[in-house]
Amino acid sequence: MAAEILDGRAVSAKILDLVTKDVADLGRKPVLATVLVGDDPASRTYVRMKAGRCAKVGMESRRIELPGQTTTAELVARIRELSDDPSVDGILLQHPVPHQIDERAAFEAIAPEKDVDGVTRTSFAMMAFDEGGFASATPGGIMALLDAYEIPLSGKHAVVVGRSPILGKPAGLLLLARDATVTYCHSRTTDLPARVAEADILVAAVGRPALIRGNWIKRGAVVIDAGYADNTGDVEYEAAAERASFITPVPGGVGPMTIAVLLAQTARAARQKK
Ligand SMILES: Nc1nc2c(c(=O)[nH]1)N[C@@H](CN(C=O)c1ccc(C(=O)N[C@@H](CCC(=O)O)C(=O)O)cc1)CN2
Repeated sequence: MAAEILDGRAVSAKILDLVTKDVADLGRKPVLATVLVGDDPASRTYVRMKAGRCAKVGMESRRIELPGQTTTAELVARIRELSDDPSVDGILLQHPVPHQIDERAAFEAIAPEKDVDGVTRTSFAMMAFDEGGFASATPGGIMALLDAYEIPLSGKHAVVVGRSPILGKPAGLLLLARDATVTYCHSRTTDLPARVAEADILVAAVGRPALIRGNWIKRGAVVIDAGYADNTGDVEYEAAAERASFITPVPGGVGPMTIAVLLAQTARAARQKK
């Protein structure tokens, strides 16, 4: 039997409807500052998509574009200005930044109360201790999608492939907080097919198109594909859909949820400021 599709477009549209109402109730336009360094075409597209969604829900997006040669010190200084600017509610630094920049230092220049993308150490620690900080946007979107389809997590074996600080690592911690048993896989994992085959819930978050073969998937597993490189997932979709019970498509799965969570958290930051 073919898997049921976890429809990120439909679920994100519902979230964005709620955000629109939240913004209307607030009585002013929340401001999301987006910072893009360099001219990576995919990053430019994502920032444009975020700005477009901001406009739809009644938010203002302030787009800061910096040249590809920007130094860490220059970027940190610009982000600190935004952190200190009372007219800005949320700050997003588009990942990845050019190689000469210390991305962690740049993320840490975001004031925690404006970290609507959930990338700072403070947000990570609050998430890890279940203290209600801002979730990293993609992992937050994954959890919202699982919840929208009422997929049980407690006691399930979740296998997360990937351990990046804004995707795989927080995704595993959010699943752990919901009582899943979590295994992380990464570039040094031996026998990846065997680990994937153990997953009741598989989160693929490596950015390597079709790395995970459909025939590795356990029958009835829930497959969450957070890959977005070249608009292609990390999982071999057709073959995986033959075995999974639920699966996210790429596009139309995790991607739209990422933006919905970013905007929902921007609305929350604005409310908290009020
Ligand atoms: N600071 C951040 N940088 C990056 C993040 C992030 O969460 N925070 N995630 C990714 C890219 N990303 C958001 O920035 C992102 C990727 C894909 C999508 C998306 O909706 N894709 C669509 C298809 C795209 C299209 O229609 O052209 C889909 O999946 O349906 C949204 C956000 C890396 N950087």
